[in-house]
Amino acid sequence: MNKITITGGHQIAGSIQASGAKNAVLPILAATIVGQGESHISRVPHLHDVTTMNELLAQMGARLTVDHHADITINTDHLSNQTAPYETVKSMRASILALGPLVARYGTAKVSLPGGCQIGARPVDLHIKGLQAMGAKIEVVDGYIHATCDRLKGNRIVMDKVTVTGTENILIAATLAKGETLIENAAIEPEVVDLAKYLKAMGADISGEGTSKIYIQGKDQLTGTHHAVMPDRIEIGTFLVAAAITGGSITIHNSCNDDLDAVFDKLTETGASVETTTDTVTLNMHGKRPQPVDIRTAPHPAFPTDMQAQFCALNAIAEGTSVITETLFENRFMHVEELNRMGANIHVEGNQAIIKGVDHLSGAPVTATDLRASASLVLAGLAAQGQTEVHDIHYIDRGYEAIEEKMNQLGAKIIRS
Ligand SMILES: CC(=O)N[C@H]1[C@@H](OP(=O)(O)OP(=O)(O)OC[C@H]2O[C@@H](n3ccc(=O)[nH]c3=O)[C@H](O)[C@@H]2O)O[C@H](CO)[C@@H](O)[C@@H]1O
Ligand SMILES: C=C(OP(=O)(O)O)C(=O)O
Repeated sequence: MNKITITGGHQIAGSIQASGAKNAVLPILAATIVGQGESHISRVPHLHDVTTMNELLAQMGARLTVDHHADITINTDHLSNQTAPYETVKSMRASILALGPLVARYGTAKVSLPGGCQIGARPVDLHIKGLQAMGAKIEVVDGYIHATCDRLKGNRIVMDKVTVTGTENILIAATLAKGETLIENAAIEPEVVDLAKYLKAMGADISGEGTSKIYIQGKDQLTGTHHAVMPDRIEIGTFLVAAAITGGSITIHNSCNDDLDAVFDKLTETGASVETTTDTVTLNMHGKRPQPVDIRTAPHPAFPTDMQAQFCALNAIAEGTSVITETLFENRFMHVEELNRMGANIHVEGNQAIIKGVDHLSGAPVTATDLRASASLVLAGLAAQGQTEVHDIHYIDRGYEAIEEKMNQLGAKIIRS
């Protein structure tokens, strides 16, 4: 079941429900480590990365149950093994999020350095520096980060770069530190805010989340609680592009529209009409071919790098030329070569992709290289003439819940084999 075949040329039409956000649920599951007693996490998306995080926590000694809605009840009171092994961190970089919570609650952590990653080098120096500034002793030995401390101490931490999981690691750790922590140049991504919401419900004292300065007054203890995970803005964006690239229409329920301004603006520029209510978004392309849109990825609220590959596919069939600039990850254009195999005319120069829109794409065998690259190939396949086979599709299950079911419900023709 590692390949999907898409018969292109079917317009997307209909409605779906957005799933919970991968990039919110992963830090939240890691953060269960700082709470005593049980936490109950609902609206958990059924994703491979969630299974991996559950396995990681279970290996450490967490008691965890997943019910038939995929909601998770978890108790991390007796973790006997504070290790995130290479095998897990290699397949899911978000395992690095165990570092801050483990050292904050258990005073010790051994977390593998993330392996060489396809989309870029992705160092974790800022995670390490932040924890060191709070008093953790950190050594990197044989590819593992070993962190120890008696109790972390609050400090002022100025992040050199805006880092999402770096901010999350420090934020979680600071909730149990002694005294105040100030994170400056913090990431303001909505998933950081959702994490803070969960931590506050556990009793943490946090203010400023969603701005570049987060203040945390450390507590002696936090208590497990209930939290419903926010919607996945990248899944929502991807399905909107699916409608746009096929000239179709879609309504997505359970949408977090305030978090999607940059994506909505670009979709509107392509010629789509985008309308919102409190928690739905409707896009209609009215059968038109997209206009080209220039894009520059940057931290929130600018255009998200996790939507870059999908817009490469959309621009590939646009009526004209566009330039996409990727500013976050140095190797995030691997989908380009595969899109070109389908007849796209895209040329990469440094961190820019110059895309000359073509009349149509043609189905071809292609290979997925990472999560959003696989999404872009599926989108291209929806619009292409003929059949597209996307190989190594397992990447897509890291971040999209039941993607072919959802797409087929909207009129796509996708088979997994
Ligand atoms: C699980 C999760 O939430 N993943 C998201 C998170 O990844 P992730 O948190 O890994 O991405 P970061 O925000 O940390 O990366 C931003 C930039 O900072 C650099 N950097 C980061 C940390 C560090 O210690 N040193 C350093 O130099 C990175 O190489 C990159 O160039 O944010 C990315 C940027 O929005 C998204 O693409 C990912 O989907
Ligand atoms: C890059 C991504 O995820 P991760 O940070 O988990 O690799 C992504 O969601 O597009």
